[in-house]
Amino acid sequence: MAQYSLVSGSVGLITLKNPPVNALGAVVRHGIVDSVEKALSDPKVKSVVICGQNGMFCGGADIKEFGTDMKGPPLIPMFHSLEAANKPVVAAIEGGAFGGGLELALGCHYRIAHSKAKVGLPEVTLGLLPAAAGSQRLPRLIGVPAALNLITTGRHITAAEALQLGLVDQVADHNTVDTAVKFAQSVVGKSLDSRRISNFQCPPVPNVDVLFEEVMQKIRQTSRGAIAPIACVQAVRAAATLPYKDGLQKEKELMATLFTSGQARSLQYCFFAQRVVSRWSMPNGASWDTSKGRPIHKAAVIGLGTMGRGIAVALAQTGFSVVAVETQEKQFMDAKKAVAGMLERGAKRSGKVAAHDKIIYSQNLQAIADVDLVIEAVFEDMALKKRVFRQLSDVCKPGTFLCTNTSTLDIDQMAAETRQPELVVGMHFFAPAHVMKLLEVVYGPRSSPEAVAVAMQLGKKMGKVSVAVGNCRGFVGNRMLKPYRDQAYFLLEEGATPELIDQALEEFGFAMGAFKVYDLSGLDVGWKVRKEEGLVLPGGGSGKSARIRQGVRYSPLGDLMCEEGRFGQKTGRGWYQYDKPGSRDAKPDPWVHRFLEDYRARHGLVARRISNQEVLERCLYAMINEGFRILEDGIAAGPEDIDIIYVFGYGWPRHRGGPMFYANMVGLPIVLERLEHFAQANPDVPTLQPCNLLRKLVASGSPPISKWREAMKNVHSQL
Ligand SMILES: CCCCCC/C=C/CC(=O)SCCNC(=O)CCNC(=O)[C@H](O)C(C)(C)COP(=O)(O)OP(=O)(O)OC[C@H]1O[C@@H](n2cnc3c(N)ncnc32)[C@H](O)[C@@H]1OP(=O)(O)O
Repeated sequence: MAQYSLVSGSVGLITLKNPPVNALGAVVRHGIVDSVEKALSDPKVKSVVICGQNGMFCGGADIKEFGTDMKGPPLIPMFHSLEAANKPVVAAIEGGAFGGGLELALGCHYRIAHSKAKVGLPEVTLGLLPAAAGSQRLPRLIGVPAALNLITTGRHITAAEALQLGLVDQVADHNTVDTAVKFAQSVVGKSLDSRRISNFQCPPVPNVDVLFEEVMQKIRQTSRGAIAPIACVQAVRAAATLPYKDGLQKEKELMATLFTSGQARSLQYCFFAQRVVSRWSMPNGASWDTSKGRPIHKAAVIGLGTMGRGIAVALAQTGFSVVAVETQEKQFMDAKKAVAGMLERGAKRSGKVAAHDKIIYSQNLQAIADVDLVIEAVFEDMALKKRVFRQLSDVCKPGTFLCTNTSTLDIDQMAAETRQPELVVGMHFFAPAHVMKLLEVVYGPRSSPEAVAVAMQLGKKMGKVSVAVGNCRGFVGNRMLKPYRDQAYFLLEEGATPELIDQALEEFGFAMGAFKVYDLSGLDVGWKVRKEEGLVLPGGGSGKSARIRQGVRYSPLGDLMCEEGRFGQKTGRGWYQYDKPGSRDAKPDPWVHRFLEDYRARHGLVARRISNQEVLERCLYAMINEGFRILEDGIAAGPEDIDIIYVFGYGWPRHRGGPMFYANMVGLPIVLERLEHFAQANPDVPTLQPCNLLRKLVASGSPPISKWREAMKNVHSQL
């Protein structure tokens, strides 16, 4: 609703009330229309202030209304009647004004923001554009380049930046509503013509065509197939080149295409999924609302390789005191230098002071005796990790949370080495750990809800999107990656090239195809793991058994590449060739093509033409099938958890919503039918056998993704 009151004898105060963010749902819109009518028709009222309750101006349109039969007054005429009012209307922005909330403020004659408030037009992140005239008013107010930046990125800006851009007229340090009321009184009688943004001409831009062409090109390169950023540019272009009324018509047309698009549905699903996963739960019934963490003041990082360095930086930048331990002399010296550089660069980017003083370096494990939490980041070797956990359990004070940054290994085996296994959890960061947003928090059968709560809270403080998952090989992300990568290798054997596969995946929207990722992360990493698992045979093995290991199909291609010393970017040669070791510019390599031809000839494989469609179906459906198994096993609490892990940690295109949402969009019967087809053709690839949960969902009429948790309840959980 919107509450109307008369304050200071002459100011009509309209307060938006729709907790938690005062979204512009139908009831609020009705309330605004009624309140404005009252204010404008009351002769005592000389000016109007609009604010939001509980320190929040407005989070925009009510996203939950999208996709429903939207009733109630539309936004555009409402904002026009505010702008046309013959009494000054002032927006008092506390907390934030986002999307429709900022568009409401742009319909007012003046905007006053609290110094801690943020504003933005984040519609693009929901697959939309600011279609309540925001795409037409903002460029008229702050100019085309600044508006293009805000509208195409959706970024939230501070009140200070908004003031600098001319988006707000004044910044208040204290009571914003009081300031706005006084301000509203002070402008009574002043001409309002110059305050009506829709009357403004866009500030002229030299070479407007060149500007838009450049921006469009950049966006086409970076948007990875997302349509909303492109529509945003087109809408701003309309503002820059057309009269307001025509620009508004263009905005409406563009929005009509976006509003019902699959991309908008996917992005809006991601918005809510991100919030769903923060309300974590464990199969034993423990959950975010019943489990309290403990405050963490001081943390330690053990092992200062690539991951440990990033974790130490992320902790220090969040404000924690960190003890960074590395026992090997050379690694210790290198790490100190590298961490200092990372902190400097971070400080330069954020404008904050580098947090050097937050980190104490030590080569001695005794230095961590008084920390509240440890994150172990030593080499991915179970024997080594077990030894470290035994030492940690001896050295640390009782009650210290012991976390491991393992990406695949069984955390229960590490917990078994400690005196308090209930305090052991996985904190699986993604490289580079101070940049990547995802954190998998892994609980084992003995992890206490308190330990999970601590890791989840720590992740949140560090600005990570944290997802609680169960303990199994590879957890969620890496477990699902395996069948996807297996399929990519099998496709090479059948006739594809790395370029063909990567192109199909990149056109789908992945940041990088499977083989470019291999080259980036190093082919030797997986080779070492496979050797430990007893999967690698010298020369790839021979005869029929060369392509079978432990009873299932195996491709030795990755092993053979490693035998040739082709580890990827770091050696300048991998699935692609690079100008020099460490270079990132991947070029197709004729050597790889010959290598594949020789391999096929050796194994009697006849290359066939492989379509992009087949690449996507084989790689993605195998991955999705594993996702269903993960749900079936109770490793992830719901499809949202899997999707958020893939969107934030594995380069899955957000506008496709994550693998499970994608399956829901494609249609579960289609996914099932294709998996059945591939499984029949490849009986020695068990990951292509459709799993029970998928069959069950299809048999029960393929309910929408929001109902999958219901269906999962009756399926066996391993935990
Ligand atoms: C042709 C048809 C024309 C239609 C025209 C429609 C025009 C649309 C323009 C728009 O306005 S689209 C919406 C633009 N707004 C946003 O994108 C803002 C989204 N919200 C946020 O970014 C954040 O929530 C926040 C406002 C910055 C607050 O962050 P905070 O961390 O404090 O809280 P959250 O946990 O994120 O949110 C709390 C709670 O509120 C729900 N929520 C937030 N925003 C909205 C919203 N706009 N609509 C509905 N619900 C919203 C959020 O889901 C949380 O709910 P939960 O149940 O507690 O999880």
